[in-house]
Amino acid sequence: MALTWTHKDRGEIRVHENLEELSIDLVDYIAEISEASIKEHGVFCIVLSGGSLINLMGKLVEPPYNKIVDWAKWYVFWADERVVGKNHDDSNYKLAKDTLLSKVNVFPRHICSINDTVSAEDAATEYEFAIRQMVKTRTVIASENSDCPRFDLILLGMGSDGHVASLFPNHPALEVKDDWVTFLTDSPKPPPERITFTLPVINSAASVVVVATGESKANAVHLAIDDLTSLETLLPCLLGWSSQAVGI
Ligand SMILES: O=C1O[C@H](COP(=O)(O)O)[C@@H](O)[C@H](O)[C@H]1O
Repeated sequence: MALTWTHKDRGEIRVHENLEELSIDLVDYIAEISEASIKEHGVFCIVLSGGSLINLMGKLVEPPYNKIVDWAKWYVFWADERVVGKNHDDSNYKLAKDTLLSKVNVFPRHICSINDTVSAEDAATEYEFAIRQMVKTRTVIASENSDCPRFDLILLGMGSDGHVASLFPNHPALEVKDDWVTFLTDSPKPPPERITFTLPVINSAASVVVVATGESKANAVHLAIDDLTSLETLLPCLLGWSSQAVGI
């Protein structure tokens, strides 16, 4: 049974006994938001990350979820991507494809991944352009509160340094406010070249879930929950969030 409470700044916090329980809660939550979004506006725009998060979503491709989720209405995006070939083991796209997307009926044309044949800068520009087109055609809803898309659900992992997407502590990418997608060529965690959603985009989503597991992340989680003031400017996982759900 998860320990659940509402934090005054961070939204809902859920602490689970073990990975199995977390994983069931996570996929239940995804299935619930998927159904609600499709009811509300016909599609479900979900944003994935890479890393350990994807394996925790594995139950989605098993019964009952694989049968009850309306995969044809899913549009899939990434909060960040490593600028490597789509067949490279470091690719967040490959991880999601191998673990999830190749096992369910999401239309390939509904999968919005980066161009892996260009520079990080061009990949960021092209990815943002593609999303802007989808906002124009209203596949992705525009936020009413910012000049950003309002994704139905953004799923974020968190590194032990507190990074989310490819927004790392003290990195200039954290300051980018006018672009939806930015790029890095000096990521502190390899590989160095990446693209990432900026904070305004993450903060404009209808729901954001941060999933953190394992001892190496305990300190960053503790700081995120208990020590808001001293590290507010340092930990990307703290920045700007107000009303979204945070699942840990
Ligand atoms: O490099 C990345 O790391 C984070 C965290 O990964 P994890 O394996 O420690 O869970 C991930 O969320 C991000 O998408 C990825 O590019």
